[in-house]
Amino acid sequence: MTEPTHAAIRVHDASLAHAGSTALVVRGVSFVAEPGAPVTVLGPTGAGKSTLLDAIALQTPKEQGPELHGGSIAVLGHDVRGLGGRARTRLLAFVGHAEQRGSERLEGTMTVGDVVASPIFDRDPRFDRKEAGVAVAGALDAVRLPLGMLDRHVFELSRGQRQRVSLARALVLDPKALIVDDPISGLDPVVAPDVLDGLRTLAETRAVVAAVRTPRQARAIGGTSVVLHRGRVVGAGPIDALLADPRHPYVESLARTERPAA
Ligand SMILES: Nc1ncnc2c1ncn2[C@@H]1O[C@H](COP(=O)(O)OP(=O)(O)OP(=O)(O)O)[C@@H](O)[C@H]1O
Repeated sequence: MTEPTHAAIRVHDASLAHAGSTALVVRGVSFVAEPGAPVTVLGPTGAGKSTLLDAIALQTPKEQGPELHGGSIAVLGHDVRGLGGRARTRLLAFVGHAEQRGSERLEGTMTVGDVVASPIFDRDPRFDRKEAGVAVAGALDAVRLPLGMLDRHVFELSRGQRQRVSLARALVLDPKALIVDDPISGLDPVVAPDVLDGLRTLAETRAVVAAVRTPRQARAIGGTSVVLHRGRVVGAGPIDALLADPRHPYVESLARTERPAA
């Protein structure tokens, strides 16, 4: 596979279940994310946000990822159903995935520089160190982490810093598709807007799908929102249009959280 020619993530009527289960946790979800048009996914806990994002990020049932039971998901022009092992590995080089709680799985004794560079050297152990350093610096900058952190060990970092290291690692290969699950969980409220703003900038040049917690976070990233409730879409469109005309009690509850108290 050469460079992907399609820039978009296309989800069409997708239904998903977890490995070893036939119970659908995502049903009939459709949207398109492309450069300049990110998609944020909102929904209460257990709504299916991570399940959906894991499927888009090419996780397979073998790795405890979800299974597509209906519809289709195409990432950068490749249908994920029936994607062979080698084609999947090649496509993964163009897909950045910052998993929910990915920061908790970082190796504590590694340095920030080594963690962020790891996708580069996993692909090519002989990759030029200087060039890798430039990519790592760019990724740290995108998540607003200072270069002075490069030699710090993961165990020395706060939860919010680890979260940003995890996001930087997902960015280091300059992915054409970026899947980000709960990007500011655990972040200091002073830093969070900066990270969301960084995502908005990244979304100008790549397809971004981000699961977020609040309408405010969705607004900060921009694009359109898909609201999930029990695995089904209960609202889709620009977040402010959804909140202005809620068609489901959950969307109404989101709108209420934003109204100033009387
Ligand atoms: N590995 C798994 N095996 C079976 N069921 C799972 C698995 N992971 C999640 N689920 C179930 O799938 C449903 C959707 O979970 P998911 O994690 O996608 O929701 P979410 O919207 O991301 O929630 P949260 O906001 O809490 O992260 C839930 O009912 C959850 O219990």
